[in-house]
Amino acid sequence: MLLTSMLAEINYTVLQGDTNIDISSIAFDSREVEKNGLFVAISGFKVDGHQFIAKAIALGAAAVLVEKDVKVEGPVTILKVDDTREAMAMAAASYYGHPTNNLDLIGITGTNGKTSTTYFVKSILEAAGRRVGVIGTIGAMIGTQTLKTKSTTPTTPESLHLQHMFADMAGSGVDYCVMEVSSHALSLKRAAASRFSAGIFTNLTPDHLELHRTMEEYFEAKASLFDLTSRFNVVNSDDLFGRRLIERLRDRDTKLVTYGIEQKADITASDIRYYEDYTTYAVHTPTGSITIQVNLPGSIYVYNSLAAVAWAYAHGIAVDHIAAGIRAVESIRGRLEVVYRDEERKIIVDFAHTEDSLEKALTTLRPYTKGRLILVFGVYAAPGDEGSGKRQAMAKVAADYSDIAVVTSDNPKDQDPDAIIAEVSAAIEAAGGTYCGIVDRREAIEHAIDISRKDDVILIAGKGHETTQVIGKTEVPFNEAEIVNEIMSGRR
Ligand SMILES: CC(=O)N[C@H]1[C@@H](OP(=O)(O)OP(=O)(O)OC[C@H]2O[C@@H](n3ccc(=O)[nH]c3=O)[C@H](O)[C@@H]2O)O[C@H](CO)[C@@H](O)[C@@H]1O[C@H](C)C(=O)N[C@@H](C)C(=O)N[C@H](CCC(=O)O)C(=O)O
Ligand SMILES: Nc1ncnc2c1ncn2[C@@H]1O[C@H](COP(=O)(O)OP(=O)(O)OP(=O)(O)O)[C@@H](O)[C@H]1O
Repeated sequence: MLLTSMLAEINYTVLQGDTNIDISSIAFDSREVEKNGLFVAISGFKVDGHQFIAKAIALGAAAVLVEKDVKVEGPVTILKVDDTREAMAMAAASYYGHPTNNLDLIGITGTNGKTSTTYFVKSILEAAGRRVGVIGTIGAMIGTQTLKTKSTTPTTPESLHLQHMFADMAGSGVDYCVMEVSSHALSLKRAAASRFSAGIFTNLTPDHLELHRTMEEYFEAKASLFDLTSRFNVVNSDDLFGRRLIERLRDRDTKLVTYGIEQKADITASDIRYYEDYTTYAVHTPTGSITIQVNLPGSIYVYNSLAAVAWAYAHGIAVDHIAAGIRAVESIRGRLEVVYRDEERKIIVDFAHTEDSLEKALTTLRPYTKGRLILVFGVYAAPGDEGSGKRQAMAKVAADYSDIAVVTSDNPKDQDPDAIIAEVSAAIEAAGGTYCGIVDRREAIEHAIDISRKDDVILIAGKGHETTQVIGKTEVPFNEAEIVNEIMSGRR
């Protein structure tokens, strides 16, 4: 593709070279540059991509996009932009032919609930006979086919990969793409050149403060998704930050649809009946009511399914398809997933890794736990004050809502797992809870099973669908569902 066409929508300054050249591909990692490719230099958190320009040229880069003044020898084109991440998103969208012009793209953001809301929207669309793509924490899919991605691929992939996925989806006849949009992605402009028809906001509670520093910054990052939407904005009116967003979006051209259980909203739920493995409720829309059965337990799945219902209602999907779509979601990997059950005990794996989600997971299970609620959890390694604040807050939840907490490792990375466990344990003790600390996560799970008695429920929280644990710089295989079943089959 001609470099000038690729950069048609970008303001740039030519630092050197010819812009009338053909470009074969784009890369933001010098190690992946191809002959006649465009290398995008990103000033990273750990290293500065501008350091690798010479390496990129050695591998054949014909042009380089920079955000700093640089000078290199040889016939290489160097173009300077204000923000290389944003420029890369725009160049990638051009390179792949602006694929989001041919897709109905729905973006879902919020601290918790993105993954299940994505699956509910997908299922409703499939009940209505549409072909759907999904991009999110559990991976990317076109219909039932899972796309191959690296294990390190973020929830919302880098713009270059994202545009490639959109192009594959549009090329294989997908009508809709339902996508989780993380706050990292919004801050780092991964979704910058994507055209969203709709945005859904689930909730905002403390998380990722290592990147955003304050809740205000975190909120602004999430809110920026709604600058990219053209048809509907769907917002949870029971959430404090949701209400702030509603005020902000009220006068926009994009239609606003609110949902909630407690506060006034366009789409509301009543007659909520909770059962051990599912919930039923009535949804009220301005044009009538629908009865919904959601086959995941607890209020969080009422909220997440209600978000999907609100979007589907705004989109004009028939009520039968809405109800059938929600009901068809039987379980979601690592979301209150019962990985083992016998007449003695039940063992559940959940992705709860924030204070709010851990509390919600424990309070959902409590009414159906005849014996004790045993929690196995760790607090993943976040640096500095955010790490410490998170350890204290999650320890308090463990003390308040579980009967026994087995404190263990959760991706300790470069931090000392003993020190994390000691801080969490001390905070549980201070809050009057019962606990023990076991560094090895498999041993911690075995211990929870050893101490369990008839009618106890064991919740293993934090890793959910993940299949690895990061210790130091090494990613070791760690599939909790498999581990539990191995332990239990060894005992039978
Ligand atoms: C914190 C964060 O988001 N980091 C992103 C950031 O990494 P970074 O700034 O540390 O990169 P770096 O290592 O300093 O490198 C800078 C640049 O030099 C390049 N480089 C590096 C080495 C080399 O030899 N040659 C070279 O060209 C790198 O490719 C990069 O472009 O820029 C990289 C390139 O764009 C991203 O891949 C990386 O996301 C990594 C994969 C990541 O794990 N991000 C997580 C934290 C994330 O995005 N999480 C969200 C949150 C999910 C949720 O809701 O919970 C997500 O969407 O998953
Ligand atoms: N609406 C909700 N409110 C609070 N907690 C929730 C809600 N929905 C899900 N959770 C909890 O948060 C965990 C993560 O849920 P989910 O994967 O849907 O969120 P997410 O937004 O995709 O998170 P992440 O971005 O970290 O992948 C679940 O395992 C559950 O414990």
